[in-house]
Amino acid sequence: MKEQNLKKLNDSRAIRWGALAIVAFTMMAAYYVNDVVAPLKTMLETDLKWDSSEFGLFTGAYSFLNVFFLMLIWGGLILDRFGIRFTGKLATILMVLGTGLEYYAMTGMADATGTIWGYKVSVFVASAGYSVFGVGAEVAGITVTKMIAKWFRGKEMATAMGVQVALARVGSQAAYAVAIPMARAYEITTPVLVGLICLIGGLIAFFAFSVLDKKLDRQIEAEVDNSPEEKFSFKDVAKILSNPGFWLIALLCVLFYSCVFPFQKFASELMISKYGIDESVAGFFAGLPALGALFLTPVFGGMVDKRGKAASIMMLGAAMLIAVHCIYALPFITSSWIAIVLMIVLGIAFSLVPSAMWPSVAKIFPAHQLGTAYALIFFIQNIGLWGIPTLIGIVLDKYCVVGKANGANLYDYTLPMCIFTGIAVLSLIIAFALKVADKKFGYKLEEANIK
Ligand SMILES: C[C@H](N)C(=O)N[C@@H](CCCCN)C(=O)O
Repeated sequence: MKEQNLKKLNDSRAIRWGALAIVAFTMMAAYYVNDVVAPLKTMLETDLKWDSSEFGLFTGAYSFLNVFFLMLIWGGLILDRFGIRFTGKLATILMVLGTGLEYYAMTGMADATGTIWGYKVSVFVASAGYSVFGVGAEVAGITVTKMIAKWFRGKEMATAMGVQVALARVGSQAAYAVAIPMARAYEITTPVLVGLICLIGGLIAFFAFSVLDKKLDRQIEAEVDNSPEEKFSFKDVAKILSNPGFWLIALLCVLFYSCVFPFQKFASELMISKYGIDESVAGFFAGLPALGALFLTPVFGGMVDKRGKAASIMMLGAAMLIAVHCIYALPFITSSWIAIVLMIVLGIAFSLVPSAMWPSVAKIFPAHQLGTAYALIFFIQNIGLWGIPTLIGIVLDKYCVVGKANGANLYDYTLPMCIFTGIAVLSLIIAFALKVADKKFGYKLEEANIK
């Protein structure tokens, strides 16, 4: 009784938001590293002789270990067994080691002549590093979600989640904006080196957060991570998998994110080759969705909180995605202005769907199943994040080469954009099915969170 009356660390607004700022910095560095190689696609082709299939292999490698070695599932188990501090540090160390390996492969092994399983040594080892990084980044993602639930329960939890995602977008946009200019000014791998340094800063930041978190645990005495809430359990897995809402959200998540993250990885080259946008700013425009989402995700999140309509908003976002990808697919539209406007529209869709989707998960599942549900949804999402870039890379090499300039292939992006359009159509169908299921099963997705 006495302990409950004591002011805890997270009762102070400044301290809990300060704690969030610390871990958000780690995630910002993670999103920077995740995106920083993408704008360099054409330079990788000219300088390091990576073809599109190899670029696709590298991009998809982010999710390889998560999908084929079930790393997100093990990560969820470790998180529940050993807690936020241990898992967060482990995840951040994996990100640092993975990025270190990626950097070493792109610098020290760039001239190596051998192959591993048919891939250049440098591509294979860089992909292995990026894969290790991907495990760390995804496990860090679920760890930070759980951290927010712990520090902000009964307080500004939804806002905190929105702010963390928005700050992560700063990392993405920075990566898209600086990669090409930095690589031109220094070395092609300098942007990766900067990411590695930021991640080491993120690791130090997470150690600093751990001091605060330990203090909070001492104050609340009962170890939050050992409470039955938000534990990963195989019994819950069965319950979650039998819920139709899970499959609809997971499918929408994998389809929607497959049209955004993998598309962005190829978008810099699309901007340059089809729309004639200058190389030095192409990355900035490819990163516009992240920049838009930075401002709009908290705004739309607030709207969903106050007015509801989450299922309708997800449908709207998916419909906008179809329009964007379909217009990018049209071979006769080559105006750079249209390309930029489409990126802005994509940014709006990229804000609408996540701000409605992630809080919907919390409506469909009870609190004690949330951690498990997020880990499973991330797992299914990673299948798309692995498969789609791999597929697009192969399609580009096989069917889309239309010439050569300055040692790099020129590609016609019509077919890849048709593939993205098809996936976006499927995402709209699933979003519609979710709205129907919402009425049938009473998930209350269309209702406001704040009444
Ligand atoms: C890539 C990662 N698995 C992901 O989906 N990230 C989301 C944010 C998820 C937040 C969940 N509380 C994103 O939109 O970046």
